[in-house]
Amino acid sequence: MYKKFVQLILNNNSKSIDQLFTYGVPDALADAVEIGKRVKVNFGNNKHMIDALIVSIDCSCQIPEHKIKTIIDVLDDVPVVSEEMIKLIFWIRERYICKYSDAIRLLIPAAIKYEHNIVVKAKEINNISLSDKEKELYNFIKDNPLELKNLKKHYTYNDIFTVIDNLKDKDAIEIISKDKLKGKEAYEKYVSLIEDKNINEYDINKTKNQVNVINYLKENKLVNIKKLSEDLGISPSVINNLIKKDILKEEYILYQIEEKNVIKNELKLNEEQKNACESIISSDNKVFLLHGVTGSGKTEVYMNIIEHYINENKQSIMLVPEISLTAQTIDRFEKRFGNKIAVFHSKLSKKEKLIQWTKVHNKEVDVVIGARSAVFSPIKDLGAIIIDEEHEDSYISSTSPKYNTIEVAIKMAHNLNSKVVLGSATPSINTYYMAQKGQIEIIELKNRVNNQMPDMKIIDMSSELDKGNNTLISEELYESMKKTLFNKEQAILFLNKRGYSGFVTCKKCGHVVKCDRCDVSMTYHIKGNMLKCHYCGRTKRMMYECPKCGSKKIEQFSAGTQHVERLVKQLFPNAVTERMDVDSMTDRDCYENIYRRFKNGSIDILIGTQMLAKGFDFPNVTTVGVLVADAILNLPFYNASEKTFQLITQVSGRAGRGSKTGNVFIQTYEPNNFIINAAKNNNYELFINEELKLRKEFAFPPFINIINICLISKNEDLVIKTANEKYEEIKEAVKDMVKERSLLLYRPIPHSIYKINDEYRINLFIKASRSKMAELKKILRSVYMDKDIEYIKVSININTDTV
Ligand SMILES: Nc1ncnc2c1ncn2[C@@H]1O[C@H](COP(=O)(O)OP(=O)(O)OP(=O)(O)O)[C@@H](O)[C@H]1O
Ligand SMILES: [Zn+2]
Ligand SMILES: [Zn+2]
Repeated sequence: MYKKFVQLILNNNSKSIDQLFTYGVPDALADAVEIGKRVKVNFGNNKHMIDALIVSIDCSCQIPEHKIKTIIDVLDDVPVVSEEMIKLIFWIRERYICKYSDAIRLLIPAAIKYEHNIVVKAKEINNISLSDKEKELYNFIKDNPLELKNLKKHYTYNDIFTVIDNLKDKDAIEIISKDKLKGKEAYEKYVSLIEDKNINEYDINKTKNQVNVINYLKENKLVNIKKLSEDLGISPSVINNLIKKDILKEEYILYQIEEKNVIKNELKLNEEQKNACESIISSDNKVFLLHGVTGSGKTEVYMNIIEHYINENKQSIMLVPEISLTAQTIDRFEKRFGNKIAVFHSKLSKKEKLIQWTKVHNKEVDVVIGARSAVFSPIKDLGAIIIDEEHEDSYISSTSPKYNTIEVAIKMAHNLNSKVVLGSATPSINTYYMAQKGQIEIIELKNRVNNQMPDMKIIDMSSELDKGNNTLISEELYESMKKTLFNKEQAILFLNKRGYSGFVTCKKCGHVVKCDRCDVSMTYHIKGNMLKCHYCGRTKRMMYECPKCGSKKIEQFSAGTQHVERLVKQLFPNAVTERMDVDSMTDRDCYENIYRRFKNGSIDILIGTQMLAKGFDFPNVTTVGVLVADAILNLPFYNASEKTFQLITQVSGRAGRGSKTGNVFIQTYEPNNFIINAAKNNNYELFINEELKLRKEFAFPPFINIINICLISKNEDLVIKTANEKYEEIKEAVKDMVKERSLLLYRPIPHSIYKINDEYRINLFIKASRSKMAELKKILRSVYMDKDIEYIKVSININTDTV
């Protein structure tokens, strides 16, 4: 009879066990079980040890008791996942159509997973009769006390477990289970003298080294064992011997990161900043959009809010796009919060990640700074989650489960009764739409801290062409750069690399070929020499004459940063020019290096891609050039206008942040383009309302959901065949929704990069009205969980703002 039952999520990736399991709790463990702790259980053939997470505890159970297995051990002293975060696991599994184990992986770092080592040892046997097989195995074990997993390699009978069981029943062997709780790496061993002992009286023959250790510890009390052996030049065995003799005691202390010597500083907030902080803190609402123009001092607002919650003894999470997680952000936070911060980014080693995780879990820090995954930090008393540059795509996970950090943060705010602040100069359409509907409170910072916005100018590149300048740098931009360099100031040139090939444009009138049905630019495909729409799959023949002006100068657009770099070096041979793009930035250090050198003035001109637009604060930048604004505008995505507006505004926002006025030049073949003009005039509202109208008209988010099912496999024929089968299957399942026009299912089309890493990708797009999502998700889950296609990876991307 069990008095307690636990429901468990087993730590295993297999689709077939993606469900909750009920286990019985033996009385001996009844006090130890707690929601959020991990336990060890047998699974399957009873020999398979697996760890599992307790998600609920009950006093009764529907299942007949004899069918219930017992938990073997409780692995954690304290819960590793809080009850609230367990709720989040369930939510993520539903929301993003994934397995429990996928959701858990987000919350528990790999480094604190358990390892089970089961060692089988032979006992002395007298007069026990063993079968031949048993004898063979016994003799084998006797010579080789082995971990079970190795034993399996050496001893290949299928019934090895039965034989082991028999041997155990006959008391011929013992099974020792050694659990290795990974996670100890976050701690370092320290030693101190056991105080209540008079060491001099100790009756041992102390070696000279031992005496040295004792004297050292008399002076220094508690010392890191590594430091001790280094300082005294002795081997750790000397210390270990003293521990064994009960003269020293050991202690594990969380790995310390040295505190940097920082001068704490705090700026006096201006009126707007102060009001913003007060509104956010005092409001009853939970979710806020801090819409503040570039250079309006949003970071100070964030830090003040965090400070407020520190005073309430709460921790906060500060999220930034991965790429801006550089010295700049960390420096600023260190100056304010000293070493009470934890930092997470993708370049941390497993051990470093674990140290940071443990620090947060033990509540040793006040602030967690990190890229999107830091939203899952093990915080108990959450004050606020702040998401800076909330419009950035990097807040949507690129790997499965493809969670949207903003949605997760909002969910957490509701579960944990905390706040979410989404900050941006160019809020995403989804966020803004939610704000319009009253789900998010808007707080505005309308002015820059220095009270001057940069001077923005649109340059018509086709008239440059008429003037005989067919380079990528207009005369006016050139003149401005010259002046900037003369004044010992700095310039930034921006080029959108991603958009430099694919779309087809007329060099004379700027016309771009678009899909009639989707209003997105079509992409050139060499195969078949045709243009293709990435949404509906519609194709057109490649054209050689502009359908608008008849010019024959219609061609694939192309220009790269390297090309621009060469040009700039020709034009300004004496200036120090550097390039910052995905190709030149092979690692974080590279990026950091350029950042530092630009900051301290050793670089005059910086050329780069969107990397440059991420919240950089360089006060000495006075000229900014957006070389080909159209390139972004014509990306084959439905949100190309949004991205264009954001990028132009963000890049421009790098100019004139200090005491000097900034000059921004937006070069384009479409000088009258609405979006480019709205960006130039800093008119976010005008842009967004216009864009919302179009999204509604062409049925794009936030008005509907776009679901993308991507099927991935190394086997091309198989992935095509499966995609077609799934298409037919879904088509049948949604036929009523299609009939009532609340859903559109598109034929499978190849991913825009069809083959990555030898894997072929096929997309299935669905557009669905929001009211159908619940129903549709059931269908999607059955596609995802289909075991027949387990050999094909399926990733499902839901593009929505629904919370
Ligand atoms: N109250 C203040 N007094 C003086 N300087 C301030 C104040 N608030 C912010 N600043 C300074 O103004 C500059 C711009 O601030 P910050 O980088 O926070 O702007 P931002 O709103 O995040 O801009 P962006 O959206 O472009 O990243 C920084 O150098 C910051 O130190
Ligand atoms: Zn034309
Ligand atoms: Zn189309």
